[in-house]
Amino acid sequence: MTIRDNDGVRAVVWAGDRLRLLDQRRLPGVVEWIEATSAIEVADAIRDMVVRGAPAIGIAAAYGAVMAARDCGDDRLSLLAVFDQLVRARPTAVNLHWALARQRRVVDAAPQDLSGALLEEAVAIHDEDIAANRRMGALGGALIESGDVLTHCNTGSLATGGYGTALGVIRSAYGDGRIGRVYADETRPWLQGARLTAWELVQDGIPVSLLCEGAAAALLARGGISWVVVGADRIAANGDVANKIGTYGLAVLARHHGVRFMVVAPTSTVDMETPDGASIPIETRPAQELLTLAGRPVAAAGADAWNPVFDVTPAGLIDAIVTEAGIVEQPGLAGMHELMGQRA
Ligand SMILES: CSC[C@H]1O[C@H](OP(=O)(O)O)[C@H](O)[C@@H]1O
Repeated sequence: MTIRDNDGVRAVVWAGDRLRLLDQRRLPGVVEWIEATSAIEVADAIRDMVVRGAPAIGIAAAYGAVMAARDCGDDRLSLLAVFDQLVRARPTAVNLHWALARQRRVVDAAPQDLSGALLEEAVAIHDEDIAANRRMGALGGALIESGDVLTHCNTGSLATGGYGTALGVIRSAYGDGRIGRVYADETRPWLQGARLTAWELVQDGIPVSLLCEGAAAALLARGGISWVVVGADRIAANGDVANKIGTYGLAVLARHHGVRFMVVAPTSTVDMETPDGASIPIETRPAQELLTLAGRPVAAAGADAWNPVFDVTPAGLIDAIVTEAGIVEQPGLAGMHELMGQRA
């Protein structure tokens, strides 16, 4: 049973004393919820990609902090150690750091009811994310005049608090009649595009065609794609963007074929402390995730794998970064500082 509302299928639901997580490893064939009853279980769920997507894992960690406070009581050292385990669950998405920094400020304020104050902050983080996605949908959707679009990985309600980032722009533009069809990269090895994005778009009644990443060049060469629209896991101060592996190649192809390239991410994904893309930690996941498909080997026994799950797209290949605070065209150092300064 899925839980859906106007913002799409919910991936993260607070249930009073535990966090219910839609197990995204099982979608689309099996709809199954995991109940995380402690912060460590939330950290495990993030690391094991039960829940994934930069904003969604930040939101899950924010709720995990609530359970950490409940379980650690007055032991502040233990509490902060658990916070650190949540932050370290996955290295690339800055949203984990951002969400736990907000919860740390709540702890430092030493409220009478710490768990209650942390829950209030977690709910605020969740609600703000949905509002940001709706705002980005409107801002980014207006950039798309017509045609079809290509997207990568999953950036929908499953990757966020609801509605989605790049998929939120696509939802808004489609609703305004600006998009005919969405082309979705299957996004090996975890298949977020095939298993999650196609599932979300089919449920919304938005025409979607799946493609293997290797077909993206031919698709862009064929014509008809007006924008490549993707999400982000961390945007550095100079506008370089870390996103799902394969994004950088799409940006090179888009520039070669004169197709515009849009990155959509809330300001919670912008990290002004990281100067450039070379400074962003890139997560490498177990070789088995690449050597198997649905649990079955796809490579000869004995073969190893190189499995970085993110790459960095230089700001110079990006035509627009869309955030809830505004759009940075041809993003560069000045643009990002101006944008974030606006937000402060
Ligand atoms: C809306 S952020 C989604 C972002 O997260 C994905 O990575 P993962 O599925 O490994 O968490 C991918 O980079 C998406 O663009």
